[in-house]
Amino acid sequence: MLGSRYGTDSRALTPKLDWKFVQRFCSIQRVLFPSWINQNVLMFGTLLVVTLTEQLIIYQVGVLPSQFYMVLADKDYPGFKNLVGLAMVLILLNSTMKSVDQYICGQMYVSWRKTLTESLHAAYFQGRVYYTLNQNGCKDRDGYKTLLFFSLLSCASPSPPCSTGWIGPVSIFCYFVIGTVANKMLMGPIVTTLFEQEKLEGDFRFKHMQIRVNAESAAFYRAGKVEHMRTDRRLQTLLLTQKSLINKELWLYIGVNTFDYVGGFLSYIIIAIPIFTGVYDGLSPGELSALISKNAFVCIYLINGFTQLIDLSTTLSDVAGYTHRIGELREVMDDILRTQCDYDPASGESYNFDRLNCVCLNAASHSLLDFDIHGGPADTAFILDHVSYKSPYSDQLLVDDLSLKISQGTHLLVVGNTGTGKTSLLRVLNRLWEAESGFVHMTTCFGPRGTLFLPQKPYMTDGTLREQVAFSSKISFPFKIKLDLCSPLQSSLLKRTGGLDEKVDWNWYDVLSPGEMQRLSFARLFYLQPKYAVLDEATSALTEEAEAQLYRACKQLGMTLVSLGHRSTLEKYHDIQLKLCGDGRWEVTKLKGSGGSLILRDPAM
Ligand SMILES: Nc1ncnc2c1ncn2[C@@H]1O[C@H](COP(=O)(O)OP(=O)(O)OP(=O)(O)O)[C@@H](O)[C@H]1O
Repeated sequence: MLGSRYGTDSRALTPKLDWKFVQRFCSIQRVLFPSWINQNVLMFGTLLVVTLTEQLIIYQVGVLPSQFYMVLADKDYPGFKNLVGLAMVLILLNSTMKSVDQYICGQMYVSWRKTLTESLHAAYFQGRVYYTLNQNGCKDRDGYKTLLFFSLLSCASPSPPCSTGWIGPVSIFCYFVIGTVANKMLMGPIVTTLFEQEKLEGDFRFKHMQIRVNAESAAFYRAGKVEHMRTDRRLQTLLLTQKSLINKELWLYIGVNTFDYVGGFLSYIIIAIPIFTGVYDGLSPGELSALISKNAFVCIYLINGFTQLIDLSTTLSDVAGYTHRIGELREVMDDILRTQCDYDPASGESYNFDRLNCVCLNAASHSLLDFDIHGGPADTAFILDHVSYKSPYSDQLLVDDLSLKISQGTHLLVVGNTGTGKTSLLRVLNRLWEAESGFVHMTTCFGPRGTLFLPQKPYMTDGTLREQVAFSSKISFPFKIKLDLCSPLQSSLLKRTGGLDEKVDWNWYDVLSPGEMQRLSFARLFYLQPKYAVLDEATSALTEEAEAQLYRACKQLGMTLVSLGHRSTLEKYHDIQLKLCGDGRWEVTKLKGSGGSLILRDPAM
């Protein structure tokens, strides 16, 4: 599902059955039960009523044998007939209640899964959480299903009257306390290992996904052997942890099973006390048999209730592991969201491609980075004021003290050697990375009719060809498709898909060549028609002829271009060149024949 390097966060190092668990558990409950009148609450309430009724019926069924002893000992034929009728009705009711109980549990599982997953998705896809989280390394997690330990409900059973006086209930209670302490001790190490196992399970699945996504590149390298070895290595680590978990669980199972069986045996000891002390000396053998049967049932029933609580310890250790995983994921996502500056905490919104009108959101106040989307000059997209930035894992500045303004009509080309920070500049402009210092003002909105970024690696979503181009579920612009600007693409793609709106079941990354993906990205650009187009090596897989055609089309549509690239042919489409020279140095030059001006301050001039 979702994930991150958050697993290495100090807060996750020792997941235990502690206060943090209670807090995380409660926060998950708040998601599952957001209000008093809610489908989940209704289902839970119904389940509670059904379970309590079931317990009452079970009690009635349980005392039937003692009544049979009585009528059989007394040779009471009418009483026997009535009892058989009653037994049939009770058994029917009991099986109906049990089935309804299981049915509601199934429904609740689906409903809880939906609620919890949707809430995690909502946080994951808000702002750029999915980017930041994945930048930190991705691991899969699920496990909410074990959260549904409905058996807890059966502990809410009513306590039936016991004929052994106070000795019975008190000894059963003491037994329960001893069992709880012992199981708590056995459960501790399991929670930590289960947590670890979940993380490794995610890593393992991620490895499979990675190979699936990069199957062709891997095949070119004949990487089967290497990947086989690495995948097996991950499997070994996972299996080792699983083995260790099973070993630790062995002691818990021994504890739980011993407790169960001693519990059954304890009931006879409790009944033996009043019998041997002569309390029931005056009873006939028939009455004594009925009483023993009834007392045995009541004791076993009570012990069973407490035993179920103890048995829950195995489930509880699972719940604790999963609760910590889910709770931690939610906390990390909340943290990321809080620090992201285009997220408006008041409205809980960030940019949405489905809102095709240009809506600029006010940036949340951000203490570290003065990154602001505001109404600056109408003809300006970005203002960089003494901006310095570096990559997250290095102390070396990529660009130092850069000041410039990106204005309408002045096309900017960013060049520089590999790794000098060209794409990183776009990351800073797009607020994927934070600048070390300085101010970055984005004076237009992000998206159609504002600024649109075409990343180095084309982004394909799933869906029809029209959805690929429009990049939105609502096609509200008149879809006079601009694919004809990419005509070679248009004919071949339309032939392959069978039409703009034909559903395709392939992965677009697998069936399009890099050049086709770049053309499709341009088709998207022409459809969305932003005022500013930021192109990161967007034509690197195309011929110079195709590049010229696409750049001309962009200019015809009135777009101001910010391009990154290594090709010298790009120069003629731009007015100003920003060259990143490495070690933080940069220089700005006017390109031949251009009249553009965008420099605020250039130390090199
Ligand atoms: N996600 C990332 N996390 C950490 N460091 C990164 C990340 N992406 C890039 N870097 C590092 O930042 C530096 C600048 O990378 P950037 O992608 O900006 O280079 P570039 O100039 O665009 O190179 P190219 O011409 O190859 O595209 C490089 O040293 C790179 O290793």
